[in-house]
Order: sequence, then structure tokens, then C-alpha cells
Amino acid sequence: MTLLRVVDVHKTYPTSPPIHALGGVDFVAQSGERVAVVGRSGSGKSTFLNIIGLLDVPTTGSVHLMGQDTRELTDAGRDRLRANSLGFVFQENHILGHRTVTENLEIKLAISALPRSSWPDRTSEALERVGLLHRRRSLARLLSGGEKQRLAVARAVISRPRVLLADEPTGNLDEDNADNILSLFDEQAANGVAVIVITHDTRIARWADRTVHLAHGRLTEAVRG
Ligand SMILES: Nc1ncnc2c1ncn2[C@@H]1O[C@H](COP(=O)(O)OP(=O)(O)OP(=O)(O)O)[C@@H](O)[C@H]1O
Repeated sequence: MTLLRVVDVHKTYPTSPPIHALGGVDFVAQSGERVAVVGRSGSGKSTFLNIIGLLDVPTTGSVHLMGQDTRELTDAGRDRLRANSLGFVFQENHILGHRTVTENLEIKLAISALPRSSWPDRTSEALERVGLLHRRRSLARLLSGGEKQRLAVARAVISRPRVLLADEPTGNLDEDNADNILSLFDEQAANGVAVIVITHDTRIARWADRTVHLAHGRLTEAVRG
């Protein structure tokens, strides 16, 4: 099942002179697929992620998420679709250190407008999945780097997104902790989530089912040798 479809997306930043960050990108992600997006600095990876994450809009072209042409949505509709269908994991995990582990998850549940009655089960389930249930009352700043990133994964998946977007999710982690994160992504893919990871890490590129390359704003599919 196709979850995400990008059709001939161009993105031009109106600087002087204008910067053509994306120049006609086509991309499809299916349910259960693990995709790595690689490319040099400045090739347009963040621009691509922002557009498929509904954080920015293309100059021309279209993004379809779960069959919905996102051009037809109001800002509020786009926010709702983002909150309910997408999960994000960043290299800088944006965990709120002065809040507890549980509170970090509840903030996401509130944004996703999930009923409060569902919060205890959702948080327990998500923390169990990432091995942090025993730390649920800890202040998040007391977690190790690997634990914080696992909490970031729990926060990304707690609303049960259909597409998980990650930007260098293992960039700050040692190999064992990186493997933990990839295993959590595997579980998501096995449950039908499309997992899209932007990375410089060749290990992630090997882990993925397929790798796409961004160069000069164009996307090409890598052929496996
Ligand atoms: N908001 C913006 N305004 C103007 N130019 C921008 C903006 N964001 C990105 N760019 C430019 O668009 C091009 C693509 O940038 P982008 O950040 O998408 O690349 P990237 O592949 O993510 O790079 P990196 O790996 O270094 O993060 C670059 O030339 C960049 O300078």
C-alpha cells in the first residue's frame, strides 16, 4: 500500500539569487518499507524531509499522504494530518530535560488530540516497547544519550503514525545504541509503518530495504550490487 507519494516536487528558496534546492523529485514509500535517503551536504535532504514531513510546502508539485493530496488541506488540516500520520526522530532529540519521561510523551499525545483516558495505556505501551518503563518517573535529563533517543522514538510512535521520518537518528550514538534504534525501526516497519531515514551512516544505508540518493536537488534510486 502506498503511504507517501511525491510528484515532481520543486523547491526554490526566494533568496537573491534564488536557490533551487529541489528540482523535480518523485518518490514513493510503501507500507512496511525502510528507505535510506543519502546525499552530500547541501544536496537538499533537509528540504526534502521538511516537505514530506508537511513542515514546508513545495514551490510546485505535490505530496500525497495516505491518499490525501496535501495541497487541498488548510493549515489546520495539514497540522492534524502531520500529528496523526507522521512521527519524527531527529539527531538532536528535542527531549525536554526538565520534564519527566512520561510528560515528554504526554505532550505529544496532547498535540495529537488523543483522549486523556487513553494516555496511561499509550505511554506504558510505548515505554515498554523501548525498554524505558522503569524510568517513567525520571526527569528526562537524567537519561543517557541512548535512552534519550529511545524516548524520542517512543514519542514519535506513540500516536501510531503510518510514516516515520528520521534525520540522522543514530548520529550521536555508539554502535550498540544505534542498533537498538534500528531494531525499534524494524518493529515499526514490521507493523506496516514506512520508515524513511536521512543519513550519512553507511550502516543505515545497508540496513534499509532501499537507498535513494539526492544530488543537486534530484533523487535517484541506488542499484544494489
Ligand atoms: N530556508 C532557506 N532559505 C534559503 N536557502 C535555503 C534554506 N534552506 C536550505 N537552503 C539551501 O538549499 C540547499 C539545500 O539545503 P538542505 O538544507 O536541504 O541540504 P542538506 O542536504 O540537508 O544539507 P546538510 O546535509 O548540510 O544538512 C542549500 O543550498 C541550502 O543553503
